[in-house]
Amino acid sequence: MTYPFATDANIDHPTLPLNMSPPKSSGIDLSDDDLDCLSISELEKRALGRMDKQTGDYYNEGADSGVTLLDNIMAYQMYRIRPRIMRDVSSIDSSVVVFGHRSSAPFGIAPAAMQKLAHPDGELATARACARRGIVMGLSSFSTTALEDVRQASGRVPNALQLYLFEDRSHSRDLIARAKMAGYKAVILTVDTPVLGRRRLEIRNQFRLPSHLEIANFASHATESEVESSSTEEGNNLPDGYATRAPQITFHTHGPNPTLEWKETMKWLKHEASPMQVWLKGILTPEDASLAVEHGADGIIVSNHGGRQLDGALATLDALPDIVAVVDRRIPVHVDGGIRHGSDIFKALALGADFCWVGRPALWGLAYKGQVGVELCLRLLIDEFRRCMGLSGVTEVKQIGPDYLCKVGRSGFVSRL
Ligand SMILES: Cc1cc2nc3c(=O)[nH]c(=O)nc-3n(C[C@H](O)[C@H](O)[C@H](O)COP(=O)(O)O)c2cc1C
Ligand SMILES: CCCCC(=O)C(=O)O
Repeated sequence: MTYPFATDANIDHPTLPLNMSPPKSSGIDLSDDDLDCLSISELEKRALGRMDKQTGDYYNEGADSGVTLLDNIMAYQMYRIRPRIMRDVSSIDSSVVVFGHRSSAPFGIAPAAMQKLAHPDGELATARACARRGIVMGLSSFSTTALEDVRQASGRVPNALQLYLFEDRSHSRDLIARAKMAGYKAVILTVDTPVLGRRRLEIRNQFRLPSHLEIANFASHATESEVESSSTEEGNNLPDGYATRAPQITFHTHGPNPTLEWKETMKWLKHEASPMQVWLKGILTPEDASLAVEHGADGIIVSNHGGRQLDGALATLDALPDIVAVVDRRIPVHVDGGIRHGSDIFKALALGADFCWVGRPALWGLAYKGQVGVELCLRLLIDEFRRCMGLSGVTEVKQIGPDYLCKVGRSGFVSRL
């Protein structure tokens, strides 16, 4: 019998459903396993040893006390799977369509800023790994690689550009035009950063981008006044090797934008971005999900920014069911935050998500071994998800629903949804 999990034979054909072909004679192929790293939590440990303190702290921490960061992860532990048996799972198709592309599994890599902090190949390594595994990548506005280069590295697999809509819209207008030219399918506006969350380690470390790196999408795009103000505020006690040069478009200065509002912002963005899709990332309530539909969003991502913005905000998995109910299939609902195992993806889908995004685990893969490390991260998650499907008696993603879950109550009592 062949085994229905990710094999090297199917990764080079990311657009094909992974339905166990071509057959392998000996069942599970262990030759690809990294014996030092058989889970995402092992990947996290390996990665930490390879990042400098500033980077490790920046990647891993949450805002304030990290309550929401932890809640995102723990929310998955409050559900258990109800597996069904004797259903012939010899052929499993874990693929779904996202941005018009058949993704090999129902998750993508979430946009995360400044990936060259983790590895010199940065976003290119992530894009190449995603392309090899047929997985969609979201690119941060604050990437250390230009969006055109990432697009090229992604090959046939589409990308979405995450947007921080700056108060000075000229930068954003340029960026959107470039994304369109380069062939991005969607822009994802992050809406949970009206102000920056307070990340204590980032503050204590006086986070700076090392001088050999740049925020590539804006490298030559600072306005004169921005260059001037950057040169006056700089030159102060920076550690060796840290930048004092212009342009100063940094996530601290330009990321947060308190002026976003529904009507004008959405109208402007939909006009500028067309024909790319416009998604909103950072929705946590059914009220805002309804407004997103009303204002023409093509999709939403239920997210609390990986616990990096409002500490004390509810876990994304807990926010999901009410949002799914109110959206009622009018637009796709995605979710991110706290996904550390393929079975977490299964649980999110069972609660109604159409697709998941994974943040830190890919960064850990990148820090561990560049492209190979990101591929390892993807392979672990894909394999775990497919194994979870097989062990639950499911052969297609669309079969996954609330019948497959039960909830652990406060008393420890387990009940049907
Ligand atoms: C280091 C780091 C940088 C991030 N940068 C961005 C960003 O530039 N834009 C954005 O919308 N979200 C950003 N995020 C949030 C992720 O897109 C995603 O919402 C979050 O990481 C999901 O949680 P997880 O890390 O638990 O999977 C970042 C997250 C991390 C950890
Ligand atoms: C405005 C924040 C930009 C980077 C980011 O999203 C993060 O560090 O979480």
